[in-house]
Amino acid sequence: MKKYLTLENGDVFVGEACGDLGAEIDGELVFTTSMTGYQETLTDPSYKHQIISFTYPLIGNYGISLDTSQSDKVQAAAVIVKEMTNQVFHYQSVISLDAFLKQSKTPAISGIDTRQLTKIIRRYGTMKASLTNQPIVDQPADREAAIIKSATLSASDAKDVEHVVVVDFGVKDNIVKSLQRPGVDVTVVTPESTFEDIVNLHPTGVLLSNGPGDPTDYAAFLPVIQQLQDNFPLFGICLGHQLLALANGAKTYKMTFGHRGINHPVKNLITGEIDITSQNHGYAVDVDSVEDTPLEVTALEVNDHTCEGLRYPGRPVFSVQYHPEAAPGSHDATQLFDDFLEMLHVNGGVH
Ligand SMILES: NC(=O)CC[C@H](N)C(=O)O
Repeated sequence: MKKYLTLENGDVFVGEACGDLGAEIDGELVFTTSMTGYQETLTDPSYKHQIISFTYPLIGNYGISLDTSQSDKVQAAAVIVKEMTNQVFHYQSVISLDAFLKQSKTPAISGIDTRQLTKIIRRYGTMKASLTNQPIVDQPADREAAIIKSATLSASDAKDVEHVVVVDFGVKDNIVKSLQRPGVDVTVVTPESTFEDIVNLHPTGVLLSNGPGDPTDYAAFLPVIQQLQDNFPLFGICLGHQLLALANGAKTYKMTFGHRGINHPVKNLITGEIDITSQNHGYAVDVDSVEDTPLEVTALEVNDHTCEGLRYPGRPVFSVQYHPEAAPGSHDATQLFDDFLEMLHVNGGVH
């Protein structure tokens, strides 16, 4: 069965339908250069409403396993691949990628020259696209990305000591898992929480999670961040990093085609070291705008010099644009979770 991918700029690609054969969808077309980790990528809530094109030419060869998903379902709107294989070789695989997509009613298209598609996105920038069963001539309808409002509450079996409250803008499971260890409780709250709601949970530190969409859509939460940074150790990841910047008066902008992949080099300006990092973002913090804020830029992407890290000098407050929890990707930066927990140990009594 044929499937049609129509881009906002008018380009049309024809391929074979896979995943949910009947489903039609529109969304923001993005590409990821990750060679592995398709299960984590597809279930990452940051990809909500996005159609993900994989530049790696063969996807699905190690199937889908338990305990690898980053949330309870496929979050991406649709999937584009060169080749999706049903020949699965992995001892932990329980289901094929195609069956996983069918279960979650996610449409996909194969047989697409995803490297050519990537060149188009790099030239024109991230754009809207539609996946349909018949050719269309009209432009895909505009669609506003919805802000996740879901909430979960979880706690480890640990006996108090440290208590991290995670503000869930669309948190990946591995961020919560990366915090959980003996002596650390984790509570996940919605972005509708007030400063008082969070104080009432008696945190020793707060983490601002990753999440979908434009960071400027989350303006209502910025005053809460301003209060949080005055009172608690604070760690922002990806969207959380962008929100920390906005809360302190810096600016964000939409990048031409973003960073999505598992091998983005980031230079730490404090240590001079370079980490290979996992990334997934379409917006970035304007480096120049940080100058007029109390924040300091601590890291830059090596290829395009975009802002990758911030800190509030003199306070236990910092953030990174990349994903130290990996899943998928490099583990170079997992130390940041230890650094954050160490700050709680030292500063947890501040409030
Ligand atoms: N992974 C994320 O948190 C992404 C942040 C934001 N939605 C962006 O695209 O820039």
